[in-house]
Amino acid sequence: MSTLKTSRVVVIGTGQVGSSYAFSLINQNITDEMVLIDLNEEKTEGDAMDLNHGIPFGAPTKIWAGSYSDCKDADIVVITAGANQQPGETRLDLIEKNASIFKKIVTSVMDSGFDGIFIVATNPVDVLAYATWKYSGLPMERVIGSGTLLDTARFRFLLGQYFELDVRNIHGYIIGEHGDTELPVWSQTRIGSERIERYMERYKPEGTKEDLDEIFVNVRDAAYQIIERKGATHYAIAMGLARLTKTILRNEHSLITVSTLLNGEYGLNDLYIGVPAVVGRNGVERIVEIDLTEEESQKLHHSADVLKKAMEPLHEDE
Ligand SMILES: NC(=O)C1=CN([C@@H]2O[C@H](COP(=O)(O)OP(=O)(O)OC[C@H]3O[C@@H](n4cnc5c(N)ncnc54)[C@H](O)[C@@H]3O)[C@@H](O)[C@H]2O)C=CC1
Ligand SMILES: CC(=O)C(=O)O
Repeated sequence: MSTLKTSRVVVIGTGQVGSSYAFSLINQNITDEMVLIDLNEEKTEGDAMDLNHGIPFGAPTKIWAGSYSDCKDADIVVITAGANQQPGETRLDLIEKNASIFKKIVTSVMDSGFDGIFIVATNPVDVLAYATWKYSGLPMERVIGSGTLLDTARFRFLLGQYFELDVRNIHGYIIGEHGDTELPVWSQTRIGSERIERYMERYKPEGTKEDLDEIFVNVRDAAYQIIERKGATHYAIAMGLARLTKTILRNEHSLITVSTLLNGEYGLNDLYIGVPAVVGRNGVERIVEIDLTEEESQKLHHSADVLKKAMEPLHEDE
């Protein structure tokens, strides 16, 4: 008789993002086991109790407040620990605070004998995904940053509203830094199978380029707008992380804009940055190089330059 392997996800940092992610996982029945780790052990115990009490309304999931030794048998460790932006702060402003805690966290995970896949969501996510890859010594395929998956979701949602269309019919990507220098790939954005300009000409002739530019500004600045109103963003990223977890555990080979290590793709090297990639059971299976216009390519390179500068303190540490 064959026995199915039990899947285990460890969440490190059960603040607003981590606990919303944990809630998404149990609601979508994505993993058999879920371990919660946080500096604040009492809160983690409370979260485990609270989530466990929801199990009778959902699917059987074993949940507990654990420790780093539980990472040994984990398929995925998701890091959502660390400071979040305060109003007016950029993601890159968090680098000093969060890079210092990452070395400790990643080392503790690896000391357990962990041999799975890291997902990193803490900001600045591209820089910290790179740090996790360096500190862990794991192959790049198995260290994935959430990248621009959230920005791409925001882009598709706002375009869906603008065109009064089901968001599932909107296809387009935000790439680059998960932050102020990200960019939309308008040249490859499609509504159904139509290029966006053509669709607009036919079905929204009153629409303008300025409308589209405004949509992108609202995507890029969404975190600032939400943080100003409620102090943090956590539901949408939690659902995006759940989506990423699902494509890994179920080997769905989904194309998602994650932060991954580039080795010559898009003419860039030795940095983590958001680009479309196929993700499955072994992590990043393929980086997809979409055709960019000259202007889009320049903007991506500018974004990469900003990230490389932000990463300099990590190299001093080597
Ligand atoms: N990648 C993305 O698209 C997004 C990323 N974020 C980022 O996620 C991170 C977390 O945000 P929130 O959950 O709102 O913050 P939060 O302050 O609610 O939670 C952070 C948690 O990390 C814990 N923590 C701190 N140091 C730790 C350590 N060394 N070990 C274990 N736990 C530790 C804290 O005790 C706290 O519970 C931030 O960096 C934020 O900017 C937030 C939204 C979207
Ligand atoms: C906080 C953050 O990174 C976001 O909501 O995009």
